[in-house]
This record gives sequence, C-alpha cells and structure tokens, in this order.
Amino acid sequence: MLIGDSGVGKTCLIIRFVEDNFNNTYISTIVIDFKIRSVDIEGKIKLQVWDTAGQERFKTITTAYYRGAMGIILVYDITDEKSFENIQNWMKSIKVECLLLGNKCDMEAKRKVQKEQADKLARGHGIRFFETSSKSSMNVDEAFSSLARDILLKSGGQKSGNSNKLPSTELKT
Ligand SMILES: Nc1nc2c(ncn2[C@@H]2O[C@H](COP(=O)(O)OP(=O)(O)OP(=O)(O)O)[C@@H](O)[C@H]2O)c(=O)[nH]1
Repeated sequence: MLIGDSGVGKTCLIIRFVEDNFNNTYISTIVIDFKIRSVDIEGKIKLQVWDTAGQERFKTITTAYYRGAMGIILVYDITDEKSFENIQNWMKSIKVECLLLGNKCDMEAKRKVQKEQADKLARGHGIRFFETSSKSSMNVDEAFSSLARDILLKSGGQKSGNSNKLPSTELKT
C-alpha cells in the first residue's frame, strides 16, 4: 500500500510499475484504488498494490485500510519539504514491513530534500530507501520488488493465505 501527501506521485508509481506508462495529467485519487501485477520472485507471485488518496479529507478511511496491509511504501516528493516532514509522522505509527521512496528524482533542479537526509531517516528506522522517478522509471521496479521480497522473507516464503484481510468496501460510480 502506498501512503504519502497528495501529489507526491503515488498513482504514477503504480501505473509505471503495473502498466509501464506515465502521464503528466494529475487526477487526484478518491479514497482508495488497487492494481495487480504478477512478478517473479522465487516463482510467480501476484502483488496487489493499493493506492490511497493523499488528501487530508480521506485520511480516516485510508488509515483504516493501511492497518490491513502486508507492506507499506511511504512516498514523498524530493521537491517538496512538507511531504518529507509528513512522512516522518506516518513512520511513527507504522508497524508492518515498509520502504521509503523519494519520488520525482528526475526534477533535480527543484530538489528540496537531500538524499542524505532521507537516507539517515531510513537507516534510523531500519528500512530501505530509494529515490525514484515514475517519469524516467528509475528504481520503480527495484523498489516494489525489494519490498515484495522482504514481505515474502518475513512471512517465511508463504505466497498466499495471509490473515491480513482488508476491510471490504462497496464502491459505486
Ligand atoms: N516529473 C515528475 N512528475 C511526476 C512524477 N510522478 C508523478 N508526477 C506528477 O505529479 C503529479 C501527481 O501525481 P499523482 O501520481 O497523481 O500523485 P498522488 O500522490 O497519487 O496524488 P493523490 O491521488 O492526490 O494522493 C502528476 O501531475 C504527475 O504527472 C515523477 O516521477 N516525475
């Protein structure tokens, strides 16, 4: 499950990972959504990737979902300091396997969060850190695969039958 401020690029990361595509238009996610991709990690496994809305008004609902996740990808935007601060608050409350991503690393000229700061934060929490770009596709596959691998390792290689059931919601258009 991906968590982070509105506009940091969570949906774009999922679209790059699942469809190998990128779009500059910004359509803010409403509440929650998911996509599936099969990957080869010691045999085929199916990853269900959940996208959450970054907007504050959906926080109560998205928080209920993240409690059921097997792994969490915390995303900030390297050009937006506030998104990096907010990620640090999320980190305090997360108990499952997680990963830190500094997205939009193709925008080096507008960088506000230094790689070293994020690296230090990730080390402090004992988690992995990558800088990614959905635009150039840098590190996107690597990031998702490394978290999937860590989850598999932690669950003793079990590929299905987890007890972390997500709450069910009926969505109507
Ligand atoms: N340059 C650049 N732009 C990006 C990148 N990833 C996303 N964007 C742009 O950032 C904007 C927001 O991306 P989204 O993926 O919709 O952001 P989000 O985090 O899902 O936003 P919410 O759904 O509101 O929570 C879009 O205009 C994207 O095109 C990236 O790696 N590089």
